[in-house]
Amino acid sequence: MEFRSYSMTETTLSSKMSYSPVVTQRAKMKKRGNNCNNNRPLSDEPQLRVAVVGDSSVGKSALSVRFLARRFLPEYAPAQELLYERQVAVDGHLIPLVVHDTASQVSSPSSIFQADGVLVLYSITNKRSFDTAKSYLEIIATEPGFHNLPTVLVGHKSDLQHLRQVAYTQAQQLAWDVGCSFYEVSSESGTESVDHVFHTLIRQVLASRQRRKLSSGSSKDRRQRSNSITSNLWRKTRAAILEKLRRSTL
Ligand SMILES: Nc1nc2c(ncn2[C@@H]2O[C@H](COP(=O)(O)OP(=O)(O)OP(=O)(O)O)[C@@H](O)[C@H]2O)c(=O)[nH]1
Repeated sequence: MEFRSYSMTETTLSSKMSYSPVVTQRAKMKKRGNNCNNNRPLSDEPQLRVAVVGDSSVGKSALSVRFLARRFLPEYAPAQELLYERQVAVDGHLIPLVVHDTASQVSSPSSIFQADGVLVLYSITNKRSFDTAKSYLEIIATEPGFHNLPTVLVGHKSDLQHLRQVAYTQAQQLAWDVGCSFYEVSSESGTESVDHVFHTLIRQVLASRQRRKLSSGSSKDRRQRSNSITSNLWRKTRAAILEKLRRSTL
């Protein structure tokens, strides 16, 4: 997995990064290892890790890059897992954020275990990707290891209304059923709606941390808590996730 640290200004970032072809450019980025703890913390606020998950080609990379670099990725190049790091300002607070752009093969459910919050993406133009998103949400809602994990369902590519296969109300109902937020956005159309999605999730994570602090007096983050899950539960959950996702993509 590649790791990128973006503690630079957006202008510098945008001008330094060209995304075509994506994989070639990604390979040129400086490798920093896959352990976030190797890097200097960017502020006093604990690092906040967001996993972006979903079916192949739903726009996980496009959404991440739109948010972090204010650019749109027009081309499709299946990618390996990537970690991006940068500080973002939300409600006047600087948050050290790590965005985990996961691989489409759903090879790493551990990405969710390591996350403080999850963006579950589907494309409004692809019914199958909605079914996969549904599987993710069901797992997050039912598996004990993910209890109360802040999650946002994202119907992506909302600019492609003429190709729509998933009704807005259908996704809204799903989000209601599992108790998460839901937005339809387009990375192609601009930054505003994408910013809103990330900011909503970040706010939910911060609120959840606050609640945990109040209820337990502990400031341990989700990653630390996930480490306390017994290995048996971990193996069972991981197997269940892989099986459900495998079934949903057959
Ligand atoms: N019209 C439109 N196209 C989009 C949007 N977001 C992404 N795309 C396109 O969809 C294709 C796939 O986007 P990616 O970001 O590579 O998708 P991904 O989910 O990271 O794909 P994998 O790496 O296979 O997991 C690319 O051609 C993007 O340009 C969007 O909001 N609108």
